[in-house]
Amino acid sequence: MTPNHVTLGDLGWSSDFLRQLDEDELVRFTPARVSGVHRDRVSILSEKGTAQIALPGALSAGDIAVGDWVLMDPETERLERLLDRKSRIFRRAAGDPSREQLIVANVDAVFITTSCTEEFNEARLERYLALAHAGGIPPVFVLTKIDHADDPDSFLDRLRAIGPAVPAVALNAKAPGAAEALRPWCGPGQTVAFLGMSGVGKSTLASALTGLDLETGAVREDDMRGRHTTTAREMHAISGGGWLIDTPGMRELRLTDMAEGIDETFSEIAELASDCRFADCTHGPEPDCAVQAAIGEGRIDAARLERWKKLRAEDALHTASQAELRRRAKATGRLHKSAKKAKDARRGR
Ligand SMILES: Nc1nc2c(ncn2[C@@H]2O[C@H](COP(=O)(O)OP(=O)(O)OP(=O)(O)O)[C@@H](O)[C@H]2O)c(=O)[nH]1
Ligand SMILES: [Zn+2]
Repeated sequence: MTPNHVTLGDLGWSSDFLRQLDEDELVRFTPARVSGVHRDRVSILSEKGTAQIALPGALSAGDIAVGDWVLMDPETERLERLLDRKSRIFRRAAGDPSREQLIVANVDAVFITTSCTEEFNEARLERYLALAHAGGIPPVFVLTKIDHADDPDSFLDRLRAIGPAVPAVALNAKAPGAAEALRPWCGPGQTVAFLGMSGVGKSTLASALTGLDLETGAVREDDMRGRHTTTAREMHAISGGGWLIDTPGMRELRLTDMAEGIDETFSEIAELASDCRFADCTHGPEPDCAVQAAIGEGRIDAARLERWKKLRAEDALHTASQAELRRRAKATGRLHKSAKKAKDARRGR
């Protein structure tokens, strides 16, 4: 990619988006990728470079995320339409838990990063996997600090136990060439993001991939990659092609924010469950439980079943409390209305 000419393909445009346009839109509008979201406008990247455009009245900042594709009218510079996403990372909105709060959109791979240290935690990693699966993003395990461990392979074994089909890369994030190990997921048009606890090496790897000092948040705008691409504050060009999304929302994402995607994360348990005698088997004391049988035969780890149960229970609780919150909000609304009515009546309105 030359500094002054970025193609739609470089930006991640694909048939997933193209097929959403009708003939008229194909002729009239230009696709652009959202690289920053502000209160009433968005920063965009397109074949023409970077720009800022106003959000139309029908869209609020919460409806759109870094990574989104939009159509814009090149004559009026108006944002015409938001295209459907192929993947996303979301959490439940704090004020209104019935709503999904979008964090980033259209990510092709998420690097679930953990280290060969005390920080390594199966339950947490399973939650990250569930979050990736819920948003339709293929996960990749990145195991850092192999230089800290006597036996990095034992950590890789533990990763394999929780995600046998998830690719895993082990590295020293500070070693030269660390970025090379992540290259298979990066190329032109690919968008990636990091998930992981503080201190596991996300910023170190992000800096290695982009050549930017992402640890301090400083963005050098005068380097070889050119001004056009590096001015995007939350979408960083990766050397050799691709984009890294690093938004404050990604960094603030807490583990309590996630659920769903659980069955995909624990697919071996979900699959066995269909062989249990009872459709609503809790995989506890029930007779003919296929999951307990698999534990007995050593095919499934009992601790993993316990973590699955815990996550499911939390998810159920969360869903229930959301319903309760909505019920209360409604009741409060009614209360306010009737209080206002009484007040208005007293005033003779
Ligand atoms: N020896 C060694 N040190 C590492 C490795 N990865 C990260 N570090 C160091 O660990 C510290 C934390 O790394 P960061 O890259 O800042 O971690 P982070 O995940 O971005 O943390 P937050 O910015 O808090 O989210 C830094 O001092 C890194 O130099 C590694 O693989 N080996
Ligand atoms: Zn069962």
